[in-house]
Amino acid sequence: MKEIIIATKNEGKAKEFKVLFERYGIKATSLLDLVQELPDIEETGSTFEENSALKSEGIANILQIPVMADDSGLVIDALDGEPGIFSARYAGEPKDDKKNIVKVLENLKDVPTEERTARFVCVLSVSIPGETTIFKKGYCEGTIAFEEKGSHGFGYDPIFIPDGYNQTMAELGPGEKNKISHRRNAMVQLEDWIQNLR
Ligand SMILES: O=c1[nH]c(=O)c2ncn([C@@H]3O[C@H](COP(=O)(O)OP(=O)(O)OP(=O)(O)O)[C@@H](O)[C@H]3O)c2[nH]1
Ligand SMILES: [Mg+2]
Repeated sequence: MKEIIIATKNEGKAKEFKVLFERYGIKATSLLDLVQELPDIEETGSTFEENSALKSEGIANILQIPVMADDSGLVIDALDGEPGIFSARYAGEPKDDKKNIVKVLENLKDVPTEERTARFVCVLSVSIPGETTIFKKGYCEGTIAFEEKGSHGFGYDPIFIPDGYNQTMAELGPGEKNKISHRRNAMVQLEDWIQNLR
């Protein structure tokens, strides 16, 4: 079975990539699966693209094989795009999904439903040693709920209601999420590249 390395240490993302790549008959291996201890890449960029490239190029340079990275986050209109590229650590270090959700709900407590629009953004980058990094961007539009609901997924899934649904992403579960997510919408744009990998 063909294999792709995903430069992530996020368990939730790693799980989703395993399922998304299985459809193409490819095994997605994350940094959590490798016995080799790889350094934490500092995400010092000011865009999703810059941070994704830091991760895929950094790990591809070390391993000298093709590597994909995902830099993603939640962009909330009423908060001028926050938490954005700072989504993982919105409530500070160490990263804590629960605290991040509490901070978002607190910041939006006086904001009415129609102004709670938001989107998940995912930038995938693929770095092959000696080649120019390629980028694909996917979105998932929705609104922010008033309270958390559901137990699937990770991050902000318990407070994100995708457009066209009346349940949170965490209530919908992985089957539905993998049909509509920002990650999946970025992945489908890489289909040609994925076929060649086979
Ligand atoms: O509810 C969510 N459902 C998602 O599908 C999703 N995708 C991203 N996010 C949020 O955005 C951060 C990414 O930050 P990020 O790209 O730097 O990743 P990370 O630091 O968690 O891991 P790594 O891949 O860098 O190792 C994550 O931690 C989450 O808070 C999501 N939240
Ligand atoms: Mg990160």
